[in-house]
Amino acid sequence: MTLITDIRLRRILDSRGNATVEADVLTESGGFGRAAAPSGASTGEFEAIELPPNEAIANAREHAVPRLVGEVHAGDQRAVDNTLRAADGTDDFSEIGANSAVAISMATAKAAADVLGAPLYQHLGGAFRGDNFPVPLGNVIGGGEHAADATDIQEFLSAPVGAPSVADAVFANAAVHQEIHDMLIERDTPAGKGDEGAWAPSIDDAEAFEILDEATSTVAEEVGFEIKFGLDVAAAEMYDEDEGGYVYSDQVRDTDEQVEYITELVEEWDLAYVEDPLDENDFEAFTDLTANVGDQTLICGDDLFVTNVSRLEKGIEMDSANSILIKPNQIGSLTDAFDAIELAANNTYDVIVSHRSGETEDTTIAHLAVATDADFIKTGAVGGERTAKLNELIRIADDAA
Ligand SMILES: O=C(O)[C@@H](CO)OP(=O)(O)O
Ligand SMILES: [Mg+2]
Repeated sequence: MTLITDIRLRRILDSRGNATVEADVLTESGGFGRAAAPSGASTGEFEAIELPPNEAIANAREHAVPRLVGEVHAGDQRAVDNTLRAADGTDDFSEIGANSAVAISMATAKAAADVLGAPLYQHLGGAFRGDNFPVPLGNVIGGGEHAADATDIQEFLSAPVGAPSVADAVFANAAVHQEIHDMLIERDTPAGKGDEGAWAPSIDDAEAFEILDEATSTVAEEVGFEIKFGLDVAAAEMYDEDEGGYVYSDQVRDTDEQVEYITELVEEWDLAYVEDPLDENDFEAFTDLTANVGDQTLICGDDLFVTNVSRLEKGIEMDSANSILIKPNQIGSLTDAFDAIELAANNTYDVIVSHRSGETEDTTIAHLAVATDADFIKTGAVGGERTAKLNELIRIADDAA
């Protein structure tokens, strides 16, 4: 029924105006699925390889499409993804491109769901899916690789941990985003937006903490539930061995100082979440930080783990973190992403499903987060390519109720 009969690949635009790969998958009984690959700016050194879209499309047409069409059933996701791996023949999808691979993988899942007449989250999660919904982390102030002349820390994230529903949480993050806009105007600090729609004012990190603290408190009072906040430090982008450590606008912190600094920030601001506080090669320093504050906050590996089961195994063994960011395009297929989620959940790691800074209207990650009972989803606060996922989450919650 779900035998794949056609796969079409094309270049479409992403939110930064770059080309990315979109896949259409058709099945024998008329199932149809469409998905597009996102793209990172602060990419981890150990991520699967994104090829220039033209190349990724040509190579996938040559190597992967003939092995899938008429051969594999869309309903058997593991077989589809294993076929993609076999067609590629490398460890990091550098032959057909992780962008082609993930687009085909996600489009296939959607085609299978279409055949079943089920929403994607139901197809992926099955009958025994939990009934939790992820808390959205909303990027509201940002800099780093996502905006020039703004904060050193890449993302300041609103975390509405007390929200009674997904919709309340989504609207709370948007309200924090608006509140920050008003505060910046009051302070005479005009700001454009970074790649993910977060305000990118020319302020230092200390001021961003103050603003976010005030904005989340103001909105929390209005909505009547707790809103904490967190960070994606994206520290691998700051780390420069030749400079002696983590390069901030006003100083360089060596590794011990960085561990101490983040420990202080967690305590001072009662942070709910800290992603990539240290370099992607430094599992040991992650372990030190997790020992300091892992009982008070989430220490999350993004560039550290790159959604990769082997890297996660190492982190679990070393107690390097207590949560993992899941980005399907970092590893190249839904099966790999599911395996990483399962390993994390079995080891009491929290799971955060995430967008990339370059996105499309694709909503697969909203379904993936619900299907896998993820604790959080990080997919921005505003902007069409972000609200596509947030609005889909609201619809899923409505549908599942
Ligand atoms: O670092 C991150 O977590 C992501 C998404 O916020 O950014 P990018 O897609 O640029 O890697
Ligand atoms: Mg990150």
